[in-house]
Amino acid sequence: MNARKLAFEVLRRVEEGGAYASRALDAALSSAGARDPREAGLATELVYGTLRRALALDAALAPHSKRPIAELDAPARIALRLGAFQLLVLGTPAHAAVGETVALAKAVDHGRAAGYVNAVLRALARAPRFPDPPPLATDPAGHVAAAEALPRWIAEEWVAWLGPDEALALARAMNGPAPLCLRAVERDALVDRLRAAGIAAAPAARAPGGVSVTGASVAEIARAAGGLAFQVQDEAAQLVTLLAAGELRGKKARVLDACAAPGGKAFHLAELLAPGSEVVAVELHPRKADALAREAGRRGLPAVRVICADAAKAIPGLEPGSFDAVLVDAPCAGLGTLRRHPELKLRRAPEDLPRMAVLQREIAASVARYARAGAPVTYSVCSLSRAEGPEIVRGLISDGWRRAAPPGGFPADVLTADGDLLTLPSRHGADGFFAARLVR
Ligand SMILES: C[S@@+](CC[C@H](N)C(=O)[O-])C[C@H]1O[C@@H](n2cnc3c(N)ncnc32)[C@H](O)[C@@H]1O
Repeated sequence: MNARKLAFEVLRRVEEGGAYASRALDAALSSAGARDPREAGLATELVYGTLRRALALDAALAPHSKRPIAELDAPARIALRLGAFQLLVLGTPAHAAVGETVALAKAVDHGRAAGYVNAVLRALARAPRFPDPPPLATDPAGHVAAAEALPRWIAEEWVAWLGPDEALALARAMNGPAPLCLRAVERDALVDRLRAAGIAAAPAARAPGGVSVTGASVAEIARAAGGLAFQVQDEAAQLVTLLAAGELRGKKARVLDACAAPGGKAFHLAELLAPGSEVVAVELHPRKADALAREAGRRGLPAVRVICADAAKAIPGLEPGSFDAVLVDAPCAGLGTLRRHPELKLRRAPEDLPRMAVLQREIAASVARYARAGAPVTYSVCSLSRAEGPEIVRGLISDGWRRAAPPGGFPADVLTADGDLLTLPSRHGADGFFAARLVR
C-alpha cells in the first residue's frame, strides 16, 4: 500500500464524490488489505491533516500559483494541498514531498496538471511557510481563521459567541485528534476486560456508562470485550441522552426520539429505562430507518419501535400528549464535530445556519405536542452556532416553553449560566454539543 496514493484517492472521493472522509478512509484502508500500520498511520494523517489545514495550505500556496487554488481542477488542488501539507506540517524533505505528489498528479487527466503542480510545489519548497495571521487583539476572527485554517464565517461566529480566546482554543482543538469513547451497560466489567487485554481504557469523566479508550481500534476492542455489549459514542452524546432521560432512568416510561438514526441515543434511552418501556424512534429517511430497526434488533432492544416519518409534521400513529419525555436531536450543520469530519470545514457555508435553523425550529415545535403536560422536551444539536442553539431555545421560550432544571447530579461543568448543556472539545475533551431541556 502506498499511503500518499491512498490519501490522494480518498481526498478525491471526499471532494469530487461528496464522501465523508472517515468512511472513505476506512473503506480504502480495509480494501488495501493486510497493511503496514505505519503506512496506514501516514495515510490517516495525510487525509485528516490535509482537510483540517486546507484553507491555510491554500493561503501558503497562493503566492506561487497564477490561478487561485480554489479555481483549479480538483485533482490539481488536492495534489497541491497534499504536497504543501507534507512540506509545511510534516517536514517531509522537498524531493519526496514534491516528487511523489507530482507522480500522483501524472496518473490523472493524462498528466495535464502534473507540470503545474510541480512548478507550484517547487516554488513553495524554496520558501516553505504559512502566511502570518493578523493579531488576535485587532482582528480576532481573522487570527482564529488564519491560525487554525477555519473558514472566516465560523471564526466570526465563535468569536462573537464565545470570545476570542475560547474561539481560538476551540478552533485549535478541532484540528486535534478526536478521542474514542464507548458506552456500555456493564461499564466496569468492560473496562476490566479491555485492561486485561492490554488496552488503555478508563471510565469517562462524566457519563456513567462511558469508557475512554486510547491506542486501540474498534475491532481490537470488540475482540477484547469478549461478547460484552458496547457502542462507540462520544461522551457529549451520552450526556445529551442523560439530560433527556432525567429522572426517568430506571423507570418504566414512553420516550419519543424524533430524529433517531443511526440510533445511538435511542439505544441509550432503551438501556436507561426499565423493562416494559417504549422508545419510539422516528427517522425521515427510509434506508436509515430500516438500518436503525435492524440494529435495535441485533442489540436485543425490543423497547425501540421505529417509525419512518417526517418529524416536522404530525407523526402517523402517535397520540399528542402521550410521552413522558421527548428528545429532538435535530439535523444540524455539525460544527461541533469538525475533529471527526474535517471536510465540513470546506463543505459548509454561512447560509447553512439559517437554513438549518428553520428546519430545527419546525421539528422542535411540531414534536413538542407529543410530550404530556409537564414532561421534558430536550432539544440538541452537535453543532456550535447561536442560530442552531440558544436562538432556537429563545424561540421556543417565546412560544410558551420554559427551561426545566437539569436532572439531579448532572455534571455542572457542562452547563451554561442559563442551564443549557454546552460541551466544547477545548474545555471538556468531548465533541461540541448544545442541548436544552424545556417544559410547558
Ligand atoms: C443528528 S442526527 C440524529 C442522531 C441520532 N439521534 C443518534 O444519536 O444516533 C439527525 C437525524 O435526523 C434525521 N432527520 C432529518 N430531518 C428529519 C425530519 N424532518 N424528521 C425526522 N428525522 C429527520 C436525519 O436523517 C438524521 O438521521
